[in-house]
Amino acid sequence: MDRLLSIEPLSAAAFAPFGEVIAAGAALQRFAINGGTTERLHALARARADDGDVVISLALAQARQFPFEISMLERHPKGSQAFIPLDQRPYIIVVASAPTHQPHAFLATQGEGINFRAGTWHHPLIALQDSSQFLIVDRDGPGNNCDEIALQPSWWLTGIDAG
Ligand SMILES: NC(=O)N[C@@H](O)C(=O)O
Ligand code: NI
Repeated sequence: MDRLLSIEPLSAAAFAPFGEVIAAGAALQRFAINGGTTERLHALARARADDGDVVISLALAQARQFPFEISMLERHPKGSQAFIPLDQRPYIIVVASAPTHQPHAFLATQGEGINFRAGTWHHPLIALQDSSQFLIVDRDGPGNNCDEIALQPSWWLTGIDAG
């Protein structure tokens, strides 16, 4: 099987061209609040919703089967989209700087969330275990906010131990 994507560990630095990692280790600003009883890890990511609202939803994702074919990408031009796991289950993130460029695949295993910057080409959620729960923070509003493109030929993900 050619056109196999290697899967690298998710890191804020590697993901920076595509958006932000939502995890304590990625915090750039952290300060005490509430009389010192709480530490705020501030602005881990910025949610954007042009001409609409930022909404918070739940995703109950089923495991993808592997080898997994990356045959399309999508982007949301009018807003960002964040996925924040509500459990510690692993998932894979696939992004690309352009549909004609080889995508990057990242594996999140520590409960890290990600925020796709508006317009970032990505594959829809790739969960590795059934009933993985995520918060989704993205835009709800008028007009099209999801451009899809087919990848011909496809790329592939394999060799994942779904845990
Ligand atoms: N449509 C939706 O809520 N999710 C997709 O955009 C996705 O990236 O998984
Ligand atoms: Ni999306």
